Amino acid sequence: MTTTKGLEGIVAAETSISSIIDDTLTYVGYDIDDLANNAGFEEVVYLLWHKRLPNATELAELKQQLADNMAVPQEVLNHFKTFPINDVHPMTALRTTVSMLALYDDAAEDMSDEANYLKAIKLQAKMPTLVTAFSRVRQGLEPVAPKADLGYAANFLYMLHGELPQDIEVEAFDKALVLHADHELNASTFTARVCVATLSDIYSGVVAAIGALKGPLHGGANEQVMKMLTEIGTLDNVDAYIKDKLDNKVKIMGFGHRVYRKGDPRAKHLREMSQKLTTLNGESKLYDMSIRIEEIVTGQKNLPPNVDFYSASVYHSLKIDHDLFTPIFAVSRVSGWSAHILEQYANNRLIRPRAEYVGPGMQKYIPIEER
Ligand SMILES: CC(=O)SCCNC(=O)CCNC(=O)[C@H](O)C(C)(C)COP(=O)(O)OP(=O)(O)OC[C@H]1O[C@@H](n2cnc3c(N)ncnc32)[C@H](O)[C@@H]1OP(=O)(O)O
Ligand SMILES: O=C([O-])CC(=O)C(=O)O
Repeated sequence: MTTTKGLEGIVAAETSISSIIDDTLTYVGYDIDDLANNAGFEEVVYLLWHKRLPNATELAELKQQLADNMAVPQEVLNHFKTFPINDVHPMTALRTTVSMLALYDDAAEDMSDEANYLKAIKLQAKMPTLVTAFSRVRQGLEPVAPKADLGYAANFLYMLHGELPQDIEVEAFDKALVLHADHELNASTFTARVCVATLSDIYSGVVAAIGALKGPLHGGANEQVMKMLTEIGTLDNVDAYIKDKLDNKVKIMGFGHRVYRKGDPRAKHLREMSQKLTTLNGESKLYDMSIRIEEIVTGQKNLPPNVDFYSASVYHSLKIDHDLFTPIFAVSRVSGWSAHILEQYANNRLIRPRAEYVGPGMQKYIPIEER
């Protein structure tokens, strides 16, 4: 047996949902650049779940189903008032409350295709409500109920801030959701597939995936990028700060990728949005600092930025708390997780690799009094 640390280069599943070939990302054969420039998030959700673009009626129907399912059981919302909300990371709260949703879903254990599809809709619809309600309650505010006539991106910002967002904010947030929706066999998606390949339910798969996304080597990097920008503070400090980290072999969050070599095609869209939004907010120093960091890290380490790097200044410009960045990633990525879970169920086999044993050889048991 040979081992490959981190499963690098191992092909562990077949999928027709998304692909990364020669640094080009596609969802069901559509280039991410094409989708980012032209498609709305709900359209992309439909694409991932049905493996084709919707017509106008199908899109309207999905939007209606999402709007109809956004409300979260009051029992789950009440729970926010029982835990130490100011000491809890929102990803921890999201992981726990997504699990709680299953308690109030009569179809939680129904493994029919229809029930699983409906559960994908429920998860997609309810996760923004959970994230925004958490954010409101910890500020001592009441959660804001979703508005049925708003789209998915607009509803998120509305429930978060309690006021209707501007068009430019909705446009940027919607595009960020499109860019984060799916990404082949990334760590959280693989986690979801491993979980449901035991024929466990979709809630379990999504809860497991949230746990995997939380880590700073994966989705958690976006929050860490903002922490770094805040720590650096000014453009003048960038060079010394980054040099110190690189000299001490400390990773710069938001750079590097297991699969991309020349660069993450999503980063340029977020860079452009970051420039626009930080300028609009009078915080263009964040963009200038980011550009300088990119110049240094790319120049010295040949590591281009990934999706997490510029999304940090984009979300900050939308006045979103920094610890909500990764939950927002989850709100988008649950579309991809669900697509992969449904694909896994459709052609399932238990995922069970082997480990190379490197421990001691055969030993004889020694009674405790002789040790
Ligand atoms: C949505 C996403 O999940 S995108 C990724 C988000 N994660 C981050 O941004 C965290 C920072 N980046 C990283 O930790 C890595 O680049 C990963 C986890 C994304 C990919 O990791 P791997 O493919 O396992 O690469 P690995 O961690 O082995 O790094 C290879 C080499 O590049 C270096 N390297 C990789 N990323 C970075 C970085 N961000 N900063 C500095 N050096 C880096 C490593 O130190 C290592 O150097 P060495 O060979 O001298 O020891
Ligand atoms: O694919 C990966 O390893 C991580 C990533 O960029 C993502 O999940 O979007």
